Amino acid sequence: MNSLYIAGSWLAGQGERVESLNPVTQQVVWAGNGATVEQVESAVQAARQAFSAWARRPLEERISVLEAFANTLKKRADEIARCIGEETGKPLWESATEVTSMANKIAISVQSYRERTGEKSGPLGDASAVLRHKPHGVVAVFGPYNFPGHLPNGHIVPALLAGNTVLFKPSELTPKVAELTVQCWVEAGLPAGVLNLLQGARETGIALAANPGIDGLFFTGSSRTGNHLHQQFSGRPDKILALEMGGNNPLVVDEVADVDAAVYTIIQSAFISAGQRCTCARRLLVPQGAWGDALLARLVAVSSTIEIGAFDQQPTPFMGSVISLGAAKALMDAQALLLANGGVGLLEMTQPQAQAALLTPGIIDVSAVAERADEELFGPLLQVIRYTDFAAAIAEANNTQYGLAAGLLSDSEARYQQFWLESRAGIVNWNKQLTGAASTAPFGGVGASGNHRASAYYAADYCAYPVASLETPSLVVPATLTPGITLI
Ligand SMILES: NC(=O)C1=CN([C@@H]2O[C@H](COP(=O)(O)OP(=O)(O)OC[C@H]3O[C@@H](n4cnc5c(N)ncnc54)[C@H](O)[C@@H]3O)[C@@H](O)[C@H]2O)C=CC1
Ligand SMILES: O=C(O)CCC(=O)N[C@@H](CCC(=O)O)C(=O)O
Repeated sequence: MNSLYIAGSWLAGQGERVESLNPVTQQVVWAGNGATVEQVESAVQAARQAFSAWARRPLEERISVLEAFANTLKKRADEIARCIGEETGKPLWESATEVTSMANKIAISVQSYRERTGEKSGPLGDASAVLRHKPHGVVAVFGPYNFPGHLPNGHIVPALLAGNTVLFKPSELTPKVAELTVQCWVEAGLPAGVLNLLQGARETGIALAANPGIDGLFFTGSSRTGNHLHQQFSGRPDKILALEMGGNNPLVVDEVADVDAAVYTIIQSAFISAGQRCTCARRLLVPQGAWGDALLARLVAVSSTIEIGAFDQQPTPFMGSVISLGAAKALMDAQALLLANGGVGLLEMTQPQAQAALLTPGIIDVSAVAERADEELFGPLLQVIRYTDFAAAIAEANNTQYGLAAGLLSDSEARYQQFWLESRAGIVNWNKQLTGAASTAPFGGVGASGNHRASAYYAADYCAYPVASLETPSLVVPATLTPGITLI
């Protein structure tokens, strides 16, 4: 099985075995071998060799290749959506939206490149002051499993557009989506060496991150891995590191008039993608008292009717599975721990079939849990915390090391203004779900959620560095000389 794409050729990996499984049926979707340290090195060399020609290509030519890629994605959209569903368990309606986001990324990235990293010039004395941008060189892109197409694509597209060459290390849980994506780039006519695919698990990632030949690393994944990479890159200011990591996102509910609208928005925030979005609401902050009790009763009633099923089930379910049986077990264990520590199960998450990674939505009131762990539980498990007043709600919302997304459901604009000012997160929403961020906006968090290198619309910023030039076509002696210099 030729699992790697290096220097324009598909070749067999010589590293450890990688298999992806359909999380519901446990059937093997993809099998192959990962890249060894030597294969990583040969890919880095291929990317280095391809860099100069790719960076020197006129921008419009690079854009043409990107547009051809978007067309290929559109042509193969059903096949790719099906593959995303098979590998991640995401229902087809949702995988189709992921492919659409991938294709839409091209035009958005071109606009962002021109706006944020384009060229500017103006007169300065007898010269021109010119601002241009240059690509960093050879960059590594690490992807997570939850959006195996869209999120690596959000680094790869702007990186290539800026003139970098890329080493793509996808999640070992979703190798087939990565393979199809690279096939689309090949079909689009991307020159050899410009994009290289390095399948493999942690060991391949470690080898790539440690390779001295890379000029930068763009990462989307867990805070644990991101932190590790941050430490690894300490003392290396010459390398650009962009980290998009997880969150422990709060959604504060005020006493709103439309309870059903609140319930719908909470469900879209907590349970879409089976809770496997970095932007998902993890903590729901609800006022104490009768109104809050009624909201929770309605939330539990509606959540218990959510349709769950295999990615291709018809009629289509709202929620698919989590990524693996291992992830399902870890989530069930996390729920058991919350319950053992004083959590109250308002709607206990269940795993209806032992051999399928399908979980039903869980809602646990953790208000009485003495020491709540500040961790991201990446699945359909929502923790409820009851609050006394609005100030206490904001304090609790900020009671996290993370800072990706925070939201307020409230009929009061004044309360939103206060929430916006006092909450600490890269995404702050009012009466809208926390998930489904726009690619036309910057996307990134503060605290343990990122390192101030926002992605999506701002990805252009970390894909190129600014070069400021003072320029004039001929060298002349100025009319007035600086005191103390005489040209005799
Ligand atoms: N802020 C954001 O934009 C987003 C963040 N995420 C976060 O991603 C996580 C889920 O994705 P996962 O695939 O589980 O993340 P992960 O951190 O386990 O893996 C991400 C990538 O890093 C590689 N990797 C793992 N350990 C490594 C090491 N020591 N050195 C080098 N590479 C290594 C993996 O093979 C994979 O390619 C969640 O925490 C989620 O919140 C997901 C999507 C968006
Ligand atoms: O990267 C972009 O173009 C926009 C950000 C985005 O799509 N966010 C999604 C996914 C977040 C995740 O990976 O979990 C969202 O906000 O739902």
